[in-house]
Amino acid sequence: MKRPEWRTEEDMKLLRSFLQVLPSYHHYSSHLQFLLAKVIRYESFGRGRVVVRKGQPGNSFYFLYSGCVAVTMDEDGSSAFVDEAPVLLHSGSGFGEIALLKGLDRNATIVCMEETELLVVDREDFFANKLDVELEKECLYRYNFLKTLDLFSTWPDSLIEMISERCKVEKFHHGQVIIWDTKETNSITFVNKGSCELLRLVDLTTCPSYHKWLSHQADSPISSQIPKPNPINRKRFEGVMLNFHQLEKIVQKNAYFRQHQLRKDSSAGIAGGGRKDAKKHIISTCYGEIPSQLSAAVYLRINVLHAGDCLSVAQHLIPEHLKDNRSMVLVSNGAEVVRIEKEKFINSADYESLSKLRTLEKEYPSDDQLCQIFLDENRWKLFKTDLVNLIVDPYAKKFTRTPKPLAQEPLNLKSAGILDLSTTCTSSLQEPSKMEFKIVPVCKKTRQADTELPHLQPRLIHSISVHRPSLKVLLQ
Ligand SMILES: Nc1ncnc2c1ncn2[C@@H]1O[C@@H]2COP(=O)(O)O[C@H]2[C@H]1O
Repeated sequence: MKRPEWRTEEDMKLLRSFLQVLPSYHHYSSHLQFLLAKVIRYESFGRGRVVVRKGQPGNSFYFLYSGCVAVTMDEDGSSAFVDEAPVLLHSGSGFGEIALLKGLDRNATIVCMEETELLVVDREDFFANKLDVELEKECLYRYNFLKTLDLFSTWPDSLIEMISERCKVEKFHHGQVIIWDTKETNSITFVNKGSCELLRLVDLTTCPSYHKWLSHQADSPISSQIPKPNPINRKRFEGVMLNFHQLEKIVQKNAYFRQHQLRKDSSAGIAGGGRKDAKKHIISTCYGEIPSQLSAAVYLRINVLHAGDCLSVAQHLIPEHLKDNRSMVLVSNGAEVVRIEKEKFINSADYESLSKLRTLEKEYPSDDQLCQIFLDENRWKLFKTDLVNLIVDPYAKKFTRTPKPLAQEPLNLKSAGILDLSTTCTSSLQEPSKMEFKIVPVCKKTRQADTELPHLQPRLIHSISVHRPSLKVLLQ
C-alpha cells in the first residue's frame, strides 16, 4: 500500500473498493469511506505482538483487515494464549476507538493471535475526518440496546455506558456459527436483531429410546417379512430435512472436526467384510449391542433466540444438581449479537440482575428426550412423505421431468444424512457398505464429564428411513 501522501485519486478509489469487505468500514457513508481511503496506514504484526496496551494513552484507531486479535485485561496479553475462550475480534472489526473518543487510557490490551494485517487511522485524521461522530453513534447504539434489556433495568446509566464501551456489535449471516461450544464461552450473548438457533448434537447410541426403537423395528413383523433394500426409502427424505446442508457446513468448518480429520468414509467403522467378521460390525453400548452402522448422531434444535433474548451462561450461579454441562452450538439465522464478558457483567451486577440472570438459564430436554422427539418427528415425516407421494406423485409425474443425477457426485449430501435401516441392517453383516457418509467425532473429545460416552464415531444423520408397507395397500 502506498504511503498516504503519495496516493492519487485513482489509488484512493481502488483502495476504497478493497476496503468494502470490512463490515466496520462498509457501513460508513461513501464520503467518509473516501476520506478514510486517503489517510489509512497499513501495518502488520506477528502472533503475540501487542497492538494496544491497557492503561496506555491511545493515539490510533484500527480496522482489522485480516487475521485475529484477542482482547485481554492483562497488560502483556499473555492470558489470551492460556484462556479457554478469549474474547476474539476477527477480520472486519474495528477497535481502539474508546480511548480517542473519551480521552481515556486504553481500557484493554489487544494482542495478535496470528499474523495480522491492520489499517490504522491516527488521532489527527480520526478527528479531522469526523470518524469520531460515526463511532460515537455506534457506542450510543450499543448503549441504547442494553438500556432496552430488562436485565439492566436496575443498573445506573454510568455502568451501562461502561459496559457498552467494552463490547461490540457482531453481525452473522445465515448459517454462520456464533458459538461453537457453549461450554467454552465466557460471554453472555444478547440477540439484537434477527434470530439464532441453539443446536445440540445428540449421539443416538447413548439414548435408551433409540435402542428401544431399534429393537422394536427388529421385532416388527413387517421388517422381518420384507427386509429388501429399498432405494425409494432414501428418496423419501431428500430435501425434507431443514438445515442439513447448513449442519454439514458446520461440521466442515468446525476447527475441532478439522483437527480430527473429518472423513468422507466409505467403511465407517466397519472393519472388513464377510460373515466371519460379523462380530466386528457389532458395537456394545450400555444399552446392548447394535450394528456399528447404526451408530448415529443428529443435530437437534433445542431453542430459538430472537431479538431481545440472551444466551446466558450463568451455570456457576446455579446449584450443582441443576447444571447442564452439555455442549451446544449457537448458529445464526441472520443475526446481530452483542457479547458481554460474563465476568464483567457479574462484577458490575447488583443482586436483582444476578437473580434475573439465574432465571434466564433455561432447562433443556435431556438427550434421551430429544431422541424421542427426533424419532416421533421422523415417523411423522415418513408418513407425510409417503402420503404426499401417494396422492401427488401420479399426477406430478405426468407434468414434471426428473432431473438427471449429476455424474460422479462425490458425496450426495441429501442422501448422506439418511440412515436407511433396511439397507443398513441387511448389509451390515455382509459386505461393508459402499455408501459414503460423514463421521462425527462427538465422543472423541475427552473431557472428564464425557468419559462415560462410548468411544465410537457416530455417523451424522438427519433422518432414519425404515421399510414400511405401502400406504396404498393399507388404504385399499
Ligand atoms: N469486551 C470487548 N470486546 C470487544 N472489544 C473491546 C472489548 N473491550 C475493549 N475493547 C476494544 O479494545 C480497545 C482497547 O483500546 P480502547 O480503550 O481505545 O478501545 C477498546 C475497544 O475498542
